[in-house]
Amino acid sequence: MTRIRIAVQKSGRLNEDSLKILKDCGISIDNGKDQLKATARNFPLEVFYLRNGDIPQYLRDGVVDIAIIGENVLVEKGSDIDTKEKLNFSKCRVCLAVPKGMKYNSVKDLEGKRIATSYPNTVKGYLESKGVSADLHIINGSVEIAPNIGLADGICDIVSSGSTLFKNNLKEVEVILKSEAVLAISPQISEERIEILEKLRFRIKSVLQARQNKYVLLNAPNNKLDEIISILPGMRSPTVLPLAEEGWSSVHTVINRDTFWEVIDELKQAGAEGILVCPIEKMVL
Ligand SMILES: Nc1ncnc2c1ncn2[C@@H]1O[C@H](COP(=O)(O)OP(=O)(O)OP(=O)(O)O)[C@@H](O)[C@H]1O
Ligand SMILES: O=P(O)(O)OC[C@H]1O[C@H](OP(=O)(O)OP(=O)(O)O)[C@H](O)[C@@H]1O
Ligand SMILES: [Mg+2]
Repeated sequence: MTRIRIAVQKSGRLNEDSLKILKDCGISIDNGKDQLKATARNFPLEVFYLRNGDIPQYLRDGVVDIAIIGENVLVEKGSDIDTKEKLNFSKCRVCLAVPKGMKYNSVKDLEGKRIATSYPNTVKGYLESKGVSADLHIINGSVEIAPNIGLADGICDIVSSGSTLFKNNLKEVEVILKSEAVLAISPQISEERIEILEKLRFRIKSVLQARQNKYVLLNAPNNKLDEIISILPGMRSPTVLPLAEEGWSSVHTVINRDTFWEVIDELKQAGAEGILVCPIEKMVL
């Protein structure tokens, strides 16, 4: 039986959310991650647990067909590799940062400076595009400490909350790129496995849609229904059902997480009562 082979980070920031999205797609994976490889019980899929930084090469060589990986790693090591879905987790940015006390007006101030990073290709490409030449020091971790120990004048690393920069007395000066976890595809994937990939993508899309929305039920007096319905976005138009109590209706709809609280406030003001909000498990459009 043909199975699609997916690479997932063995341990680290992407591991848990990657396995969660597969689980939410209804895929049960048998073995623990102590093994290098695990087989799904109810979907033609095999999981390979790998180091994040090695995944672009595995994709390129066709050892795995697809992978869940940070876009930043593809920019650094896999610009030849295609991506299909943005997965809406592990959001971060790759930034240049310098000591708080350093005078910095533009990227030109980095000319001739020493920059510590784990993302040399990304920094090199960025600085070249700005006509700046700097001296890159490649280190694999704890990059933010480099300026404090005299190893570099500035750094390029991942920033999310900014607290690591803050703790190391650094300031973010340029955002080189924004990143999130994506589904990456091997250039060598076979036709047969593309069919499996399309099934998986269909499920992933339904899960991501569902995560982005809430199912909302509310009660409304009939004379307020028009106003309430005009506030609701909904998939098509809301479902309106009569309540046992005369003159009242129950309204059911779907609201996007991004505008959720604003819409709820408007609904309350328009006379909605007994508002219930439920998570959605899958959403097929
Ligand atoms: N602070 C952060 N906030 C959000 N996402 C992050 C953060 N740090 C890293 N990431 C994302 O998670 C990915 C994995 O990061 P992690 O630190 O777990 O792995 P790594 O040490 O780069 O790789 P390896 O698996 O090779 O050890 C990064 O490539 C990036 O896309
Ligand atoms: O802006 P923040 O929210 O502070 O996050 C940024 C930090 O997170 C990552 O490190 P991680 O914790 O993954 O450690 P690592 O260097 O061992 O990979 C990254 O390399 C930064 O150091
Ligand atoms: Mg890290």
